[in-house]
Amino acid sequence: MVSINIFRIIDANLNRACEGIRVVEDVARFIYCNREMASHLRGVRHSIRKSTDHLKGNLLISRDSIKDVGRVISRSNTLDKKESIDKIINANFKRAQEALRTVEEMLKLTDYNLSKEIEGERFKIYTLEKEYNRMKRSIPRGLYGITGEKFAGGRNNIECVREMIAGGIEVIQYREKEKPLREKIEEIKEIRKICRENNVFFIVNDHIDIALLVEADGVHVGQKDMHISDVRRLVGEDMIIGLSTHSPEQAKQAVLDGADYIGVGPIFPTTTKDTPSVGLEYLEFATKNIDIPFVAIGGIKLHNIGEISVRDPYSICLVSEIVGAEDIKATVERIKAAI
Ligand SMILES: Cc1ncc(COP(=O)(O)OP(=O)(O)O)c(N)n1
Ligand SMILES: Cc1ncsc1CCOP(=O)(O)O
Ligand SMILES: [Mg+2]
Repeated sequence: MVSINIFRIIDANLNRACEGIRVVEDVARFIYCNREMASHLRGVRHSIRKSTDHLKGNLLISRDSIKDVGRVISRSNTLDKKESIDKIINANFKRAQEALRTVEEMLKLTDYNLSKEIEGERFKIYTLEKEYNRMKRSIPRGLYGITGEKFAGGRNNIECVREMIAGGIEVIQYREKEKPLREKIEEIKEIRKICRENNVFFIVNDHIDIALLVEADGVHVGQKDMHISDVRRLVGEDMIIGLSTHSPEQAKQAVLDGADYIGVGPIFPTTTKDTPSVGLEYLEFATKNIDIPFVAIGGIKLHNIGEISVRDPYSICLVSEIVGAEDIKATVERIKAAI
């Protein structure tokens, strides 16, 4: 009786684990279109089934789902209602991990080596969960705009953002060095709202606290700002962290430190920021060697954007060329057509 019930527990939890993995696998495949992640998850699912295949007979004999008291409990409560795809992913990773832990414990009574194998699969799921979070945290490709009121010919940041969005920009970063903090916060709140309404990705430069306050999609920091690992501790697992880099060494370090994307530049000389330009070689390095999204930035104009886009960066950022344009919307449209 006891041993049959042990197999019943193992059977239910193997199914639970594989179902949980299947859910995240399908989201990786059909929503994030990430074939690699889907295939790793599938690999773990198959390896669990394969290593427990010889138990099939015992598992089937023990199965008795009609008598399972859990079915009634599950049908009659709404605890598993979910509001977002992220919550579904999170719950299904946990479900798979907990189920494998139960299988592992039960197998300690009957097959210690197999229990250790299942433990290995559980650890793989923990690693994949971390990678999954990283995969989710990626900025949209395309044109990345940054505010810059001093170039905007009397227009304020909010007007500029509205125009950039009308032109079809994919990402907006709020960067403002000169205003009092209180004024910046009001502006950021408004821009956050506009970006959300228009489904445009929103990043706050420098201010981790304000990024958290307005629930921005991301925060951007520089080489001399707070270290990425500390920023991550503050912002949690969902917010994107971008880091400026100016050399291959900084780019490689940024990846190791867990940046979600990097700024690569200034490629050409610029008066918007007081940093020496690094040239196109660094952009070429990034294209060939950097696996996380990266944004080419610095001195990019309509007349030289071809030199950038042929090197195939993930995204391109122009500041003064966009906010300084007489017609911001039309300029964004022309840049998008050019890239
Ligand atoms: C996309 C992007 N890349 C680089 C920067 C520059 O950031 P940082 O080095 O922190 O300098 P400031 O912008 O704060 O002057 C950026 N903001 N965005
Ligand atoms: C913020 C920043 N970081 C590197 S270059 C730069 C400014 C780029 O501005 P512009 O597009 O006007 O040269
Ligand atoms: Mg900064």
